[in-house]
Amino acid sequence: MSTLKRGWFNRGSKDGLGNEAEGANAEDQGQGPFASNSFASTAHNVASFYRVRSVFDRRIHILGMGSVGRFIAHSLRGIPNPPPITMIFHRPKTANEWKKSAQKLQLVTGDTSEKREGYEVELAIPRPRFHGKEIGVGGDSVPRIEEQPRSSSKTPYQPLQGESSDPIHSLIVCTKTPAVLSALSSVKHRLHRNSVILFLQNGMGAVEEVNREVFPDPETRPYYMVGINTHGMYCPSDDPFTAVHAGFGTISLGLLPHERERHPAPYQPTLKFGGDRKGPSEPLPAKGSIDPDPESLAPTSVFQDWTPNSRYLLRTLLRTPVLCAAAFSPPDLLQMQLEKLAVNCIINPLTVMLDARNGAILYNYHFTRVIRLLLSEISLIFRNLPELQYIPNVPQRFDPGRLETIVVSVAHKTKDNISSMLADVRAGRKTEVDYLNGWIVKRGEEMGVKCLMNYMLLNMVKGKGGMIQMEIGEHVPFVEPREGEDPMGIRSEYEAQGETSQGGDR
Ligand SMILES: CC(C)(CO)C(=O)C(=O)O
Repeated sequence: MSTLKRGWFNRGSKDGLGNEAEGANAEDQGQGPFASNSFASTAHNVASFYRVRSVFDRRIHILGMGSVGRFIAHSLRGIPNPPPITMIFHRPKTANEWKKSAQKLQLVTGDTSEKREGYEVELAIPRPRFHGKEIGVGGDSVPRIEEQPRSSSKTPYQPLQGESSDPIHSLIVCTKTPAVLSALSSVKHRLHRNSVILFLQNGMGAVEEVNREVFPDPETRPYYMVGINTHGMYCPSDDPFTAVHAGFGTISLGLLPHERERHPAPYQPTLKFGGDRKGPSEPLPAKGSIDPDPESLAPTSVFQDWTPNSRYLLRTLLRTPVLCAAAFSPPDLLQMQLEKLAVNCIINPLTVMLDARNGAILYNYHFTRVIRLLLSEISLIFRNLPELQYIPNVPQRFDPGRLETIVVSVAHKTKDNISSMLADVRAGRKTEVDYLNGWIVKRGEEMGVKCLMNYMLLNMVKGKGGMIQMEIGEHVPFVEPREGEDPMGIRSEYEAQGETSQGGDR
């Protein structure tokens, strides 16, 4: 029995307190926090989701106060019994500006605007990275704070001036994808094994990087949630505490399986693709090969026990109407991420190359040729991903023709947008292309497939980005930092989150 219903979300809590009774009647309607294919497992999962367990701390920290961070922070303070929110700024200058301001966040939607207050702010200075490794302050020597801090005779981690060292239980990371590692490094010592981190980035591969670089040990690794945001928003350049909600979208959420808690699948499904390959270098098997690879990961159940912090964060987001959030099981969410990836792999880099709005790629025979070639590579990679091998309907869902329909429909709906990548390139910021076309190329290499079209586009975007950075550099004289300004004087990739949106500028 399928209980899959898109767009399920709570509209307020039963007791008005927003803590334990949110969305209680969803269960009566046979819907759960996760779309699922199995009635028995769904019932178990729903029951676990709604079990009464209080959280240690209701505070939600938000890292990355660009348009997405501001939008989320503003939305969360608007619900009944709102959670305490801490906005984490990465520059002392912005933190000082906030202190001197009316301390309100403003969201502009069409002709209306609303200011909200009651925010705490903190400073966390991104740890610089060089050639992919953290350098300077912090580093691997940073001890992690336990959930319930206890006094220790060991030398405690020394936060930088103005930084907090209080534990963080629920964190939403809203930076641009290339900034995730350096931003998270600035707070990693405050996250513990029961914390939950929600990642709200475009593209794929950032979470794997975080595992490798920030939380290599699964024993102490926090829980992760992933969100796909399709709201369009941007920041007015002159106001650091305002966001413009330019296009209504949704946020699809899901909990990622944690390595500490791998449950075996309740049944052994038939392997669908790529089963008889002996290693990543061996070319893809002929279509239709179904022999399971004995070395491939055993299937795991999509159902997990909820930890108090992840359940609390998810429930809080689900009862925030303006976010239009819905929750999905990990396999469903992964497939939705891939569809969004296909869209971003086409629209974003092509609009950079054309220096034009999203609609420019439509109704043009020659661009359609290019889009089809790119999508044929993307589709081939998707259909052969080992993580999708146990999921039915993958060839149909990721058929090149179907992906083209999705791309064209998004390009049409957002035809007047400046894509987030074009906005980044124009402003001389680092783009997310490594996590879009770069991810396709990387996964292709693992399968022994050369994705030449994507490889070319990846390098064209990087080339154009470098060209513009050079042009900007030639016109901007180096100056001493002003009082309160970032002493490193680096216009870092982190800054990217300051001005552009997930869904693109308008
Ligand atoms: C869908 C699209 C292309 C809308 O602009 C987007 O997500 C982006 O710009 O990053």
